[in-house]
Amino acid sequence: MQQSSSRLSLGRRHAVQRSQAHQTDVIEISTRLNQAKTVFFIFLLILAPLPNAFILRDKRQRPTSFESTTMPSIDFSDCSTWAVLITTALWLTWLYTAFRSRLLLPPGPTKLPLVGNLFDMPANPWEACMQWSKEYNSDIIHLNLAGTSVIILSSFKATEELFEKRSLIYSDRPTFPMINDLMGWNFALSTKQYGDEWRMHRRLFSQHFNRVASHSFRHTERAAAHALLCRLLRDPGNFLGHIRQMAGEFILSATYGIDALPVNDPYISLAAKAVESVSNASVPGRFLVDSIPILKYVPEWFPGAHFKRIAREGKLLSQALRDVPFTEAKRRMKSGASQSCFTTNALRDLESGGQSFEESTVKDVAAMIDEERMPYVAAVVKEVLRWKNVTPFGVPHFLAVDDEYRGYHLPAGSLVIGNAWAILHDEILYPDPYIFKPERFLLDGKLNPAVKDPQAAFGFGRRICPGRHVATSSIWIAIVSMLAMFDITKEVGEDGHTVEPSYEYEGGLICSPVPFKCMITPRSQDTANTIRATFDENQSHEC
Ligand code: HEM
Repeated sequence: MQQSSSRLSLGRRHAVQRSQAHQTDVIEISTRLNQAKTVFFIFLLILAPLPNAFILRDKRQRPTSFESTTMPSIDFSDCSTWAVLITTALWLTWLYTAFRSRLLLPPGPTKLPLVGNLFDMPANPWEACMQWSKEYNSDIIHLNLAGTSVIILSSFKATEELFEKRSLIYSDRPTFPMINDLMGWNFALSTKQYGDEWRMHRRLFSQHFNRVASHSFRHTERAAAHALLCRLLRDPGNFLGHIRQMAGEFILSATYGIDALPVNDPYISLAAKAVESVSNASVPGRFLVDSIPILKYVPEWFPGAHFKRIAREGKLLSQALRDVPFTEAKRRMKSGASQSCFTTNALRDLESGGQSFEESTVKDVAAMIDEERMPYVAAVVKEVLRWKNVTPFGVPHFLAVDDEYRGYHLPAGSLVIGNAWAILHDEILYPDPYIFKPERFLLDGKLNPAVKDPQAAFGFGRRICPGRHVATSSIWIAIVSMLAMFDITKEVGEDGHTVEPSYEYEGGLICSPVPFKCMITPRSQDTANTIRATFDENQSHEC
């Protein structure tokens, strides 16, 4: 134990030394660059007369006297003199810029020629990036994925300063051929730049899913939670499937006004498959075609071109996901059989000039989540969002123009990733970050305002998830219902010993737990009866 802690502190000392060395390097490099700038301009001045020495003069222009042959004069009226001057100046400027940007990039692992860090990226890049951040003692690191510049931010401070304070240049999305092919139509992933079209979509979305408006979905959330309790009662072993079904039911009903089938719902299966393919394609470095776009012209049969098949199949799925439920919602709306939902409300809004929904929803403020009355549940929700966050690498942003931050050069065209995993596992903000401990958010039985809210789970800046209010309230309702009705404990094996869950998770852009077992039993016969009665009251079929 002592040995391991001394090894740890030795490691930390090395990391600090490395970082101090890096900081010194940066200062030294900046000084050298300033000197280089001066030398560069002096060099340009001295260079001016040189071209004349190389330019052959017309015989008629040859000097006639001895003096003028020893002291060649510059003929600025000569086009070739200007051509040489301008070319040299451009060349030197390019050289200076390239030299400067290479030297002042944030620290990061050694880059190989051409491929850069492509082969350094493991299956869970957020963990590796967090480790590099620690090694270089820097919350901003730089990677190169076969020519694509990638900047990873691993602290609240850095994400706030860049994504929030400089949001104008940090809010685009990168152009990934794979994603573009799969879900280019989706405004969350669209490669269309942060502009009017994005603003229009975002405004429409926020109008219906903002903190107040999202209360109109409370009834739908409750119905989905009741169905979850009923399924847990009937078949507790399949709890992961039931939770997925609950999320699907809620989204389908809130967005399209469609009631899902209790099992094997075709819309939910379609969404699960489409999201899986997009999630896998969205991790930077997973597909070479994202760094070398010309590869998209390689035929599907070509060895190693399996990404073409993934893109083709994923595209079909994602188009079906976009069109099938939307067409059904419109059909129901036309036939007068539609329920109130995002799609029909937004369509009616468009028809009525855009005011109706906003006015009708700003009323249910009293039903806001009661964090004061149930602080422990609020703390559990925060810890659930923090502990094994669903989108550990967030969704990449794109830097529109060259920028400078803490003396580092951040090149235009870089992917900028807020490493939510690293931020939410920062041991200073959340001591013992790998332990599930809701109490960390509490002080004297109340929510402790000094503990940072795990908002990084929902992304950053102007692109922050607009569905976060509805997501948080449905998680809250599900958790409070489950805790009230069931005892949830670890699995007990045949030998009578407790089976520890693996706590592993899988996925890409979106992660979920690797299936594990646990025991879910109703707290009493009364609670079981209440679950059945509540469900039967509200549903057309029995629990
Ligand atoms: C626990 C559940 C959820 C998590 C962890 C989550 C997380 C995220 C993250 C990390 C982003 C990217 C933010 C960025 O670029 O910095 C995002 C974007 C987005 N999310 Fe969510 N989300 C959740 C639920 C939802 C729900 C329920 C909805 C819809 C009602 C939704 C709709 C969106 C949309 C439309 C965007 C794109 C915003 C844009 O690009 O401007 N999310 N989400």
